[in-house]
Parts: sequence; C-alpha cells; structure tokens
Amino acid sequence: MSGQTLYDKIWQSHLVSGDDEAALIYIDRHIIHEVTSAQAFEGIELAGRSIWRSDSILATPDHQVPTTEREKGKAGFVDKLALLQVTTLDDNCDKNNIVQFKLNDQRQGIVHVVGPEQGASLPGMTIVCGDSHSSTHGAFAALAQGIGTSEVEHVLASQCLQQQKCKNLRVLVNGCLPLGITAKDLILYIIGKLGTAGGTGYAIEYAGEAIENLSMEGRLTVCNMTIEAGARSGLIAYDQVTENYLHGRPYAPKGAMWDSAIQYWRTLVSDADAVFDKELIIDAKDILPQVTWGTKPDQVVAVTSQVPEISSAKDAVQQADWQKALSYMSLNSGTAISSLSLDQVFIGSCTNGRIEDIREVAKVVKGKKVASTIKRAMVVPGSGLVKQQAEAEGLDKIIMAAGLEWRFAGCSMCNAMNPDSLASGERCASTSNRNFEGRQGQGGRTHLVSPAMAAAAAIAGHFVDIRQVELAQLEGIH
Ligand SMILES: CC(C)[C@H](C(=O)O)[C@@H](O)C(=O)O
Ligand code: SF4
Repeated sequence: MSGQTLYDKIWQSHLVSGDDEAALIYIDRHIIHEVTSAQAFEGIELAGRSIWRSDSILATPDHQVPTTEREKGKAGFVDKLALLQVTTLDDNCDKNNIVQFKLNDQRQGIVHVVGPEQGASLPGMTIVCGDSHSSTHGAFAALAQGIGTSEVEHVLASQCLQQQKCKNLRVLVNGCLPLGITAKDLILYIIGKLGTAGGTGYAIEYAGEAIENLSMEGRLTVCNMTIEAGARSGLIAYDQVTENYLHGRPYAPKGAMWDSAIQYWRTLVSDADAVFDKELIIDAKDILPQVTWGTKPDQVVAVTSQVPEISSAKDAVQQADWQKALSYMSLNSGTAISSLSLDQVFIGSCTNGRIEDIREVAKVVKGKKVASTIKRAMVVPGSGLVKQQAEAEGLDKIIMAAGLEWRFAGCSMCNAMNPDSLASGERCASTSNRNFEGRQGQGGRTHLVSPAMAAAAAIAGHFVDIRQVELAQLEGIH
C-alpha cells in the first residue's frame, strides 16, 4: 500500500462516519463573519437547538465595515443594513458566549488574516468558515474550506460537516522565484495554467523548493487563491517556517502542550510514497510579474506581454469568453499591458493585506508620489494588528507621504460590500483575488497583481515591470 497524502491524513483523523462519497467529518475550528452567519444562528434558534461547541468559534466583522473614521464606531456606518449585520453578529456572539473581535477591537480584521495571526488556525485542524477564501488557512497544513450558510448552521449545531472526499492534486514548484516575483505572481501563474475549473473536485497540495522558501505570509497568499482554480482546499506541508510563525501566538498551545503539539504537527506532511491523482509541475524561473487582463483570474499574462489575440483561444467557447471579457474590460487584443493607464489602486484583502505586503508597498513608494492621473490609491491593512505593526514600523507615514490613503482594517474594495468601490468604467490595479464583472463596483474594471506591482503602478499611473523598478533600486544602493 502506498503512503498517505497530507490531505488523506487529516481527512482520516477527522472522519466520524460514512465513506468517501458521503462522509461526516469533525470540525475543529469555525470562523464566522457578519455576512454568512446571521441566517445560520436564526435557523438554530428556530429549531430550538443550541451551539454545540462555542469555544471552537472565532468571530470578527470584516466585509461590511467602513474603513474610515473607525473612531466613530457604529455611528460611522452610512449603510444601515450593513450596521444591522454587524450588530446581529454582536448579538449572536454575546448570546452564545462566542469570542468576537468587535469593530473597535484592535484584533478585528478580515477573517482569513485574523485566524492565522492569532494562531487560531493550527496544523492538523479541520477549519471552516462561511466564506469561499477559507482555503487560506490550509497553509498551516490544515484542512480548511469555505462552506455555505446552511453548512454554517450544521456545524454550529453538530460540529460536523457532510462531505465528499476530494481527489489529490499536487502542484510542484521547482527552483527559486526570481527577483521581484512574489507568492501572488506564483499563484496567478498557477491559476493561469490550471484554469478556473482545473482544481474542481481536488484538494491541492503545493510543494517544491519555491513553496518551501515562501514565508508563512506568502504561503497564505498561495492557499488563499486556491478556490480561484476551482478547488475548495489548498494545503502546504508543516515545516520549520510554520513552527516559527505559530510559536507564541495567542491561541497557539503553550508549554508542555506546545511540545506535544509539535511532535504531532511534524507528521503533517505527505508521505514520500504518497500517490497524487494529478500533478502540475512548474519551474519557478519561468514566472514573470503577472497581471490579469480579463474577468476571470485565469485570464492572466505577464506584464511584459500584450492582451491576447482572440484567435489564440483554445476553442470557440473560450473565444466567446475572451471576447466578452475584452468588451467588459474595454480592451483590444494586442495592447501592451504596460500601456494600460489606471484610475484607482487597491492594496489589501485577505490575499495581500498582511504585514509583509504592506512592507513591500512602502519599499516601492518610499520617497515617490502617486501619479497625478490616479484618482485614488489606498492601502487597507488586513487587520487592526497589521495596521498597528505597520504604524510601529513607520510604514503608514511613508505610504501617506507618497499620496496613498491609509485605512482601517476590513475587506474594503476587494468586493465593495462597504463604501469603498470603483465607479463604472474605472480601471483598477488590485491586490485582491477576484476580477469578476462588477466585483469592485458596478462597471468597475479590475486587474489583479501583486502588492509591489500595484504600488509601482500607483507611482507610474500605468503598469510597470516591477523587476525594472527593483533593479533600479538595487543599483541606487550600490
Ligand atoms: C461575502 C462572502 C460570502 C464572499 C465569499 O464567500 O467569497 C466574500 O468573501 C467574497 O470574497 O466575495
Ligand atoms: S477580503 Fe475579499 S476575498 Fe477576502 S473575505 Fe473579504 S471580500 Fe472575501
């Protein structure tokens, strides 16, 4: 018999009953936010049930919170429906003894930034959240996935989830990422290769030298966008990087508990003889800075290339798809990506709202000014603690001196469920994860990029090859 994959190991240790087709798995950690939990709590109440394990739940409001004037608290909400959602989350958490980092708590932030930074997302855990980007937490060698509101209710009531087992897909990234190429470029490149449905039915394990060399933040970025390739879960093996990151975090085990936890965590790797159902092998040195041109995350090219020719699409279906995307994005085939001028720049989200991302941005914009043609460029930390850390390092000052706005934590313009959005027709360089039609505001046009690429675009007013910027910076130092 061959060895087990990391996914198989966690699956097996959480299997309560059933088989691969219809299983019941136990859930260790449940993270909730204001958008997808209200109806679940209501369902529980109507059925006369109670919450099975309140201490497995961590809550924070993120999607609908305004990112300005946080000092006003709830009086800062213009949208009364958004306020009702946040207040309902407060009520549900208070009533059920659920830990919540409320609006004015320094620890508030985007669920997928908060869980990891608190050490609430731990290796070997099954982690769910009523949110599609829950795959993020799999970076800790955990089985993490997004669930729907009815499943949120199921987990609240029973601590279990009904599941069909996934097949195993390994994405092996050999070699080292070249200068200027980040985890974001890597995952956009992978999605470009896999396609938005390439991961459907699979749990993806990312492995190889380039993955091992990523920081925990970078790994979170990679796992975050797994859902954009159609897979619900993305995982990365446990190693020293994972261990160093978790040590001392508020929710991580302490003392003797830590010592025994790491003994178990160190087994959370795929066995050398594990068999994967499918494999994608990538050479890290082939990756250039990525920019999406269309309305799906797999419609992506290198910053050095052009908007593709329709005739190069693989079939008639894709041709029609590309045509539609070009028309929505107001682009012509053959246009150089670097010639696209931008109206707005958004830096933040659960993909790229962590401290390392903000450091990258500060490095690029330091001593420079946002181009006069850019209407607005904003940096939105993924959590209050990221904001606090950035301010302690003086990054906010550098960012504001360059003319970018410095906001309070939340999802912000990632999906515009709050006051931050694009106006119709505006073109935006965004560090978020989705470029769907209307995602950042009705008629808005989104190009997904890395934080450094977004920052460089804010300064230039159009896309530039970050490798040139970084080379110039290096030459400036010598
Ligand atoms: C609001 C929520 C259900 C949604 C999701 O699950 O993805 C959001 O986070 C998003 O990214 O669009
Ligand atoms: S930052 Fe964006 S992708 Fe992440 S949870 Fe919020 S809306 Fe969803």
